[in-house]
Amino acid sequence: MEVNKISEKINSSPSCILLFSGKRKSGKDYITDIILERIKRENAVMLKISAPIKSYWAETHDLQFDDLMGAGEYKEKYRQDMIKWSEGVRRQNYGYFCEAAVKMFKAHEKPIWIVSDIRRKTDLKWFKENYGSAVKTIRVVADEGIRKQRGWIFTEGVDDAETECDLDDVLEWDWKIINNSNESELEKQIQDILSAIENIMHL
Ligand SMILES: Nc1ncnc2c1ncn2[C@@H]1O[C@H](COP(=O)(O)OP(=O)(O)OP(=O)(O)O)[C@@H](O)[C@H]1O
Repeated sequence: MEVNKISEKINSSPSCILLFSGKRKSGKDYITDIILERIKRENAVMLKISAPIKSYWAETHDLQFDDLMGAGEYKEKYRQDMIKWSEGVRRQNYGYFCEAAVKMFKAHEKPIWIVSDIRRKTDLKWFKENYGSAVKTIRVVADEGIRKQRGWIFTEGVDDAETECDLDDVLEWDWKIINNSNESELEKQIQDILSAIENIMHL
C-alpha cells in the first residue's frame, strides 16, 4: 500500500503528454495505438476526452458504453445529443472533460500520457495551463482521398461542426504526422516522436 502511494506521488507530475488531433479518418487511433504499444506498458496511459462524456451518457440513458466508444454506427445516433449536452457543460468549465478524463484513466499513475482526441483550442489551453512544457502537440494529416478510402464520407453537421474544425486554423504543432499509408514514411515519423520521448524520460 505504502509503495503504491509513493509511486503515485513520484508520477503525479507527468513527464510527457502527447496531444493528438486530426480530421476524421486521418488515423489518430491507428497511430496512437502504435505509439502506446511501443512504450513500456508501465510508463504510458491512453486517454480519451470523449470517454467521460460517453460514460455519463451511457449511464443516464441506459446505453452501452463500449458501443458508444467504438468505431461503429451505434454512437452516430447519439452524437448530436451528446455534443449539445457536453457543450453546455464546457461553457461553464472548459476543462471539465479534460480533467474528468485524467481522473477516469488514472493518468497520474503514469509518466507518459497519450491523448488521442483533442478537438478544441480550449483542450490545448487546459493541458498547457496545467502541465506546461510536458505538453507536446501532434496533428495527424491525411489526404482527403485517403480518408475516403478509409471510410470517411463528408457529413453535414459533423464535418463542418466546431468539434471537427476548431483546430483547423492552429498552425503550430510540435509534430505534424503525414499519414497517407506510406508505411516507411509513417514509421520514420513515429520514431521521431519515440526518440523525443526517450530523451525527455532520460533528462
Ligand atoms: N497508416 C495506415 N495504414 C493502414 N491503415 C490505416 C493507416 N492509418 C489509418 N488506417 C486505418 O484507417 C481507418 C481509420 O483510422 P483511425 O480510426 O485511426 O482514424 P481516426 O482519425 O481515429 O478516425 P475518427 O476520427 O473517425 O475516429 C482504420 O481502419 C485504420 O486502421
